[in-house]
Amino acid sequence: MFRVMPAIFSTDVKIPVGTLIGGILYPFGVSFLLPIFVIILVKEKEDRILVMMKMNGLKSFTYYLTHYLHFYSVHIITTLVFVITGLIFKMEIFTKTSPSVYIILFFVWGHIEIALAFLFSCFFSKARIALVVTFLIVLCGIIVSLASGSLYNGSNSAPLAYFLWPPFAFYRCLNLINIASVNSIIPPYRLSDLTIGNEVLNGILFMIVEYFILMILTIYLTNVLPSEYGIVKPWYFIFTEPYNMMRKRGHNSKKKHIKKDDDEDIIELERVIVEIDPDEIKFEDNDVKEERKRILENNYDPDSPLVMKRMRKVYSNGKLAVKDVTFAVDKNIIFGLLGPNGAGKTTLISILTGLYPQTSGFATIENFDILTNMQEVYMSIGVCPQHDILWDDLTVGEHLLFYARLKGIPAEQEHAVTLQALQQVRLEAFRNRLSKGLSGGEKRRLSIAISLIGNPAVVFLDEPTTGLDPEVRRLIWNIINDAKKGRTIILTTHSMEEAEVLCNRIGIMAKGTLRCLGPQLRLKEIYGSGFKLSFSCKAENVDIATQFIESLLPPTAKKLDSFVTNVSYEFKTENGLIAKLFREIEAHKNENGVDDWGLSQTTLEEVFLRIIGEADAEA
Ligand SMILES: Nc1ncnc2c1ncn2[C@@H]1O[C@H](COP(=O)(O)OP(=O)(O)OP(=O)(O)O)[C@@H](O)[C@H]1O
Repeated sequence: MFRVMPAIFSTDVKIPVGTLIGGILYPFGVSFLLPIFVIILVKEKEDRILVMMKMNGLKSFTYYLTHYLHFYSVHIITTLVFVITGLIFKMEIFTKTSPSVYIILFFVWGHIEIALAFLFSCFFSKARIALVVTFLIVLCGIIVSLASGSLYNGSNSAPLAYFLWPPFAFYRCLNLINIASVNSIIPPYRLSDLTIGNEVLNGILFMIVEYFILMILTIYLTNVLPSEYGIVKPWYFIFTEPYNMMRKRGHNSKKKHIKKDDDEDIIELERVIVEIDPDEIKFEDNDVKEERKRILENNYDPDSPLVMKRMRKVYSNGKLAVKDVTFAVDKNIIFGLLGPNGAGKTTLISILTGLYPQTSGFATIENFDILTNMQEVYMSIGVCPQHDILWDDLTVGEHLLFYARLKGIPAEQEHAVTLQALQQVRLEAFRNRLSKGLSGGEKRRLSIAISLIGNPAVVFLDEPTTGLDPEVRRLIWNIINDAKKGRTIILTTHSMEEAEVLCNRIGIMAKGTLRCLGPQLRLKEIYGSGFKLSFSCKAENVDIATQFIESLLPPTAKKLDSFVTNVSYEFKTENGLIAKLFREIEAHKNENGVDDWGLSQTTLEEVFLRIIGEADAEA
């Protein structure tokens, strides 16, 4: 009798270790870079490094391309580590699946991850929030994909809508090739399996299409989403920009045949024309009005590095921050832009350095229009911001080299230019020191060196010595004074002493209006009360001393203070009066009981306080 050999059934319990690891660990392992990429991008926005680089000529395209290459290199390295570890530990997904399949998958995922990071970075301005939110998005994505994975197993394909979110498509593909590699029924994936209708191929194709959509969306959102700095375009710019470019091209071909003055008229006609509101400019003094007339009638030196015509800024919240400001600044000059907090100085400088667009008006730097030739403008300006924007882990020399390259300095001149900048700010000995190891004053000097690199025609220094000790301030004053040769420096400061020492010409703003403009002496002449004479005497001599001094002063002299033994007067000088005062007081002070006396001129601080006081009274 023959009997059929009984089949032997195995009773071993098979734990799908590979599937479990593949389903849970792989998505985590390949997604952790996404939050890291996002915080790198957002941190550069938050620390204003991005805006600083842009103000030094960095093009958005170059910035994003550099990050793209950087992120993709990191992705390749981590993927290699991931795959090699998988091979060492004999994980089926890597040992059984054809390498070409997971190479294609990881290749596409790297691009998707970067596109997602660029997109997410548009929505955040704080790195911490960006980290938490992106991490939560990744985590939720993995949990949802794990939960839904059990629905779509075996012969159940995921619906195509499931692939609309790129990470789902990626996790699904990863899961499918992982299941095939550990499953004895389905053969491991080969490249030839990726045919029309195959779910992994569907996932890959979806990701490729989504990649382009994400990139286009990112480009659109970086242009229209409001950020703290930078020019924001209207949501419809994709429709108007091609039209404007075509119009401009038409204009340019016409412009070749028109002389310069006509050319300027065309440029101005393209601006929003706003009637001068007499209310806005009624607090300008005569010198400012004269300057307005001079500039609007084009009676200025055509080589003036900085010209502003009717610059006006209304913020989106309706705040009128700059009112029709019009002036030009010449070469070899330090121009002090002064004013109390909220006067509109930062707004004006931010417009000139391309951070905000003006609402109306026209400005040129080195004859480049700040609205249409911003790239050339960036090459002609240097900016030292109020707070140092430096990389902790770059040395002083590396900072300067980096900005020299941004400014387009030819490679063979880079080192000479860097050395020159170091010498200008007396930082030669610190060339190889990391910026985090510098003192406050040394950091300021490095920021000033950055603003001077590439020999820009116009340098903006925003409160360069705030918070520094008197010795370092004086050193920086010398540096600034030396740096003005051959260029224009626009200095904002709250220190009247600094303005008095450094500025050849001063403009004082208050409540968005340029109230006065001119060399220091002129401002002191108009707004100063002239001279101040003080004397001190013994209490019993006050009457005789006062009588004596008053007999020498003009009748218009005003008594300011009279504290027991100290008396002071304010008066306008007349021809020969100062010499007479010195002569007479020195000759007769003893017999008239004057112990001590002094004469001083009006300070810039007094001029400033008077203008600000008037602005407050008028408000
Ligand atoms: N982004 C903004 N949105 C709305 N209003 C703004 C914005 N930035 C500034 N302002 C307002 O515009 C006015 C001018 O501000 P701005 O910062 O230009 O003054 P400032 O003279 O530079 O002052 P500070 O010396 O304090 O830097 C202020 O009333 C300010 O509140």
